[in-house]
Amino acid sequence: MWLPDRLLTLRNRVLSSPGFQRWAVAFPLTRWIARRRSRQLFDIVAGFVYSQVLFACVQLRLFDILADGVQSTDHLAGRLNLPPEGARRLLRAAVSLRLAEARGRDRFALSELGAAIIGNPGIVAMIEHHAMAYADLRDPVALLRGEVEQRELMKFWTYTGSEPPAAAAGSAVEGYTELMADSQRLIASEVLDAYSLKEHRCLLDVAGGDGTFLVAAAKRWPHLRVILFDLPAVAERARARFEREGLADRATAIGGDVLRDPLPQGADILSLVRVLHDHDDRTAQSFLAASCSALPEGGRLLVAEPMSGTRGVEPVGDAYFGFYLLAMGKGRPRTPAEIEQMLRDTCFDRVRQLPTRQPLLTQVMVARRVG
Ligand SMILES: CC(C)=CCC/C(C)=C/CC/C(C)=C/C=C/C(C)=C/C=C/C=C(C)/C=C/C=C(C)/C=C/C=C(C)/C=C/CC(C)(C)O
Ligand SMILES: C[S@@+](CC[C@H](N)C(=O)[O-])C[C@H]1O[C@@H](n2cnc3c(N)ncnc32)[C@H](O)[C@@H]1O
Repeated sequence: MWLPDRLLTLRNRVLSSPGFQRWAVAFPLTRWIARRRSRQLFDIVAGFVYSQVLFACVQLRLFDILADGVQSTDHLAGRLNLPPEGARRLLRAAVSLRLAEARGRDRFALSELGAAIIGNPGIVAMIEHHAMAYADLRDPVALLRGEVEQRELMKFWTYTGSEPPAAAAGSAVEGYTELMADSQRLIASEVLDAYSLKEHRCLLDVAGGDGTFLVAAAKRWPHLRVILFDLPAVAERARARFEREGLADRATAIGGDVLRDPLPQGADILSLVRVLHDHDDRTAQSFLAASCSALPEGGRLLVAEPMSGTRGVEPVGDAYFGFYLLAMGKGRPRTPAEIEQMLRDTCFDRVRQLPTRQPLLTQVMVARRVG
């Protein structure tokens, strides 16, 4: 065996010995490491319970209620429609997770995390949506073996099925389109801060949902023309959105299937926001080939989505989206290097990754269409 591998095996043998673990907790110089590791492990073990505490807070609208000011348990119990003991149990759990703040005996206030949740309706929508993900992740091994056929997330993301997605009715796309619009608000500013559209004339957002990203782009760059392409029922919603926003003179929405219909021409930059990771490699490659045919030589492609292996937020791409997409039945998070290879294999060069302010929310890559 290679020396570093032998050392690793040796380290793990020592660390897994109960005798060493007892010693490390007792010895003052290693105690803090042992405590940190136990806490890390416990948080993973208990993660589901923590999430359910948060779910209860959201269902009961605790954060909105606490936004009215510091309140006693009895008062909160009435507003939450819980018996006082239930309210106290929830509030103490919320305080321990920093979702609420204790203000003296039996009085509670909004915490920093609670305030962040209030400021981002997209987070609340995701927490509520997670009920489906939990149902699907009940048996993760069966999912990994491909043995679970009926899944909530497959029903929700109607375009992942075997039917041609362009036939979807408005009611079939409403749920996911609203969820995407709510969470897109957080992402749009990240992408627009990472890449300036000042030098571009026209942005085509492929699979752009209800247009939330393009509305943000058009508002930030008043010279910019924007075109959205998505399934007909989704594009219909985007068209109505552009009209409501007073953008109909420079924003167009076109319905179709990227895999069957030609994309509109005329844009000098094309964006794929939270699109490639939804698809297996062959389909993702077809999305890229379609993007090539819509861009002129020198046009730019912007890819924005959570990516695998992002430093500091590794579990977001690899654990969360890895398993979410597994349950959804299609796609996978890819590393920037894998995406770069796919771009080079299609028609793009000068591939760059751009830093984002909140890597947890999205990564951004830009590339140039070669001749
Ligand atoms: C001045 C004072 C008082 C303090 C100073 C300290 C300070 C600077 C505090 C910071 C306060 C602050 C501004 C906090 C901000 C917090 C924010 C912005 C938090 C954001 C959190 C975002 C979260 C938790 C996002 C979660 C997103 C999820 C779960 C997304 C899921 C997406 C899915 C499932 C997408 C599916 C699409 C598909 C199918 C994969 O294509
Ligand atoms: C995860 S959502 C992302 C929406 C938006 N870009 C955002 O980030 O909020 C994926 C989008 O791809 C669209 N889509 C899926 N398959 C498609 C296809 N074959 N042709 C056109 N759009 C498609 C869906 O309708 C949906 O709006």
